[in-house]
Formats: sequence, C-alpha cells, structure tokens
Amino acid sequence: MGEVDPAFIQELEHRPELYPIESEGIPVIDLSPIIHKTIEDPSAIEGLVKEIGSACKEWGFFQVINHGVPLSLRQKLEEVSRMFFAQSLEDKRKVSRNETSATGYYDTEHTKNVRDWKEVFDFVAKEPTFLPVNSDEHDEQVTQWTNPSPQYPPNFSVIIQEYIEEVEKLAYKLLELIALSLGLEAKRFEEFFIKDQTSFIRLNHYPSCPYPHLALGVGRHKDPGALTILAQDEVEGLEVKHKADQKWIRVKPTQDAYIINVGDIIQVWSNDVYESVEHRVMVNSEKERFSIPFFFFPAHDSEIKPLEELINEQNLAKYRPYKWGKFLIHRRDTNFQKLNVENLQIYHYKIA
Ligand SMILES: O=C(O)CCC(=O)C(=O)O
Ligand SMILES: [Fe+2]
Repeated sequence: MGEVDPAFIQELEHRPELYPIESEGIPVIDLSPIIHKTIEDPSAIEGLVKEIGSACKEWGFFQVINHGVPLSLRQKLEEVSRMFFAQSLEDKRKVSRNETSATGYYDTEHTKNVRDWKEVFDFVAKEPTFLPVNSDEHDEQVTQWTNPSPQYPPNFSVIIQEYIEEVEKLAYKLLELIALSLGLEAKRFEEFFIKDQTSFIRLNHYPSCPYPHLALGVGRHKDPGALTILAQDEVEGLEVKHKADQKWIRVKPTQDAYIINVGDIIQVWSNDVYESVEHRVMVNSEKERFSIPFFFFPAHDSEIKPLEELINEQNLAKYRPYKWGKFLIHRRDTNFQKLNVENLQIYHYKIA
C-alpha cells in the first residue's frame, strides 16, 4: 500500500477535512441497569429506553459503557489483531478471501467505487453461515461460509470466537432496548437472529497514510445490517454525519466504550423512525489505527420490511420487502470491484 494509486483518491467533495469537529454531542449511555439482568419490568428501565430512543433518532449513533463485554477479552483480541496484521503480505494472503470463501484477509475493498486505505480480516459468527449462492432472486441455492484457520497468531480463532460470544449478548440486549423504544415487545426482533444469523466480525487495520487529505480508510457509507457494535482503538478517525446540520463529526475514543450504530435494517423495520446514518473513516499520516466492528445481521432468508405494528393507514409502509441474504450478496459482489454504478441501497426499495 506504499505508493499512491489513483484508485484511493476521493472526489474533491468527499475529501476529509484535516481539522474536523470533535463530538461532544454523541450520547454516551450507561447500560448498567440491564447488564447481567433480564428485562422483566420495562418500567424500571424507562429512562434508559428513552435515552436509547433519542440517541437513535437524533444521531443514529451512540456509545455504551458498562456494557458487560469483559475488557480483558477485548484487549486480547486487539493484541492478536495487531500481531496478525504485522505479518508479511505473503503470510496474510495465506488466509485470503477467495471465490468460495468470503471470510479471511483482503485489502482491496472499495466503498462507493473508491478503494479504502485499509486491510481487513473477516470471520463469521456462526459456522457454517448459510447464504444464497448469488443475488438472483429466482435462484434458491444456498451455500455455506466457514472461517479460515490462521496458524498465526496462536489461538487467533479461539480468541475471536470468545469475543463474539460476549459481543453477541450485548447485541441482543441492545435490540431489546431498541424494540422497547419503538413501543414493541422487547423480544420482537429476536426471531430474525436466533436461527442462522449471518453476523460477522471484522478486524480493520488502517495503515498510516502519506495522503490523509486525499484518501479515506473507509469512504462514506451506511451499514446495511441491523446494528453495528464497534471497538475503536485510541487513534481517532471515525466520523459521523450529524443529522441536524449534515456536518461530519469526529467520534472521540472513550476507553472501553463501544460505538453503536443503527443499520439499514432498523431503518426499514422502523419505517424511517430511526435512520441509518452515513459515516466514514479518516486516515492519519503518522499513526496506524485498528478497529473491530461486529455486524449484527439476521438470517439470510429474513424478509425485511416495515413492521406491521408501526404502519397504518395514516403511516403507510415506506419500503417494499426484500430478502436480506440476496441484498447482502449483491453488496458483497459489488464492493470488490470498481463499477460505474452505485451499489444496492435500501432506497432502491423505497415506495415513492
Ligand atoms: O473503523 C471504524 O471506525 C468504522 C469502520 C466501519 O464503518 C465499517 O467497517 O463499516
Ligand atoms: Fe460502517
């Protein structure tokens, strides 16, 4: 990734500001009232549910503390992630993503047709993960994704799996809070995930970049799934588009906090009550940066559409239903090549 390849250069209007606005506004929410407890009496957590609801409405992003994921586990994962990426390119490519396995290492992702200044390692949460063979709506064939087994660092896969188990508990708790904040049953969303969720974890490495004013670690995008639970290290870089004024706001790293954002699926389920917010990652000329998002994705055969409880004659469904697995495969297929068209987005299902 040493020399500047025009593939990395952002169009003028999308280039980052070198002196961005720091986030004071992005809410930090304390989850201690629900961690290690089952939510039996919703009235006891009314305040928390309100906080989550307003954060989802105003920002689509928030940070959580006292979230129940052991810090030691996160630190272990951060350490092996650094060890993995510190290897030679040749060694990393031994566990490359390829035609049959979409998990593993790669460094050629494009966002909005511009190459990202990053390398990643993807690992599915459930093995095997069932997904459609292709994005053709009429083809019902399903394939199975499994994870690679890197020999180095020692215990890499075991540490990732242990971490996923903990972060998944947090994901279910957050879904319950979001459901309650929309006036739904706490477990309303569970059925989409309990069997055959397609979630995955991504280890991101953003090497230092001599052209931080031209390139981005990840170009502007919205996350397609239900929720993203992100661990960022102490090097800042994540920027979020503030809904109120459309300005890019930098998310200040808070030790041991997770950054949560609502993805496209929650936007559709909520019929636009909550919106999936655009974000991007800046790179840095001096420091490399690491981050670890967990993408909480439902089963591939889930039909995504506005929930019946949230629509009525005055408030009609704003989206046509779509199949999650087909959507995901379509997106994956287009993120690895430069195309002349924009990739699939939920607004393509919008009812005019
Ligand atoms: O690295 C980050 O802070 C965010 C990465 C991200 O937005 C993504 O991978 O979807
Ligand atoms: Fe993202």
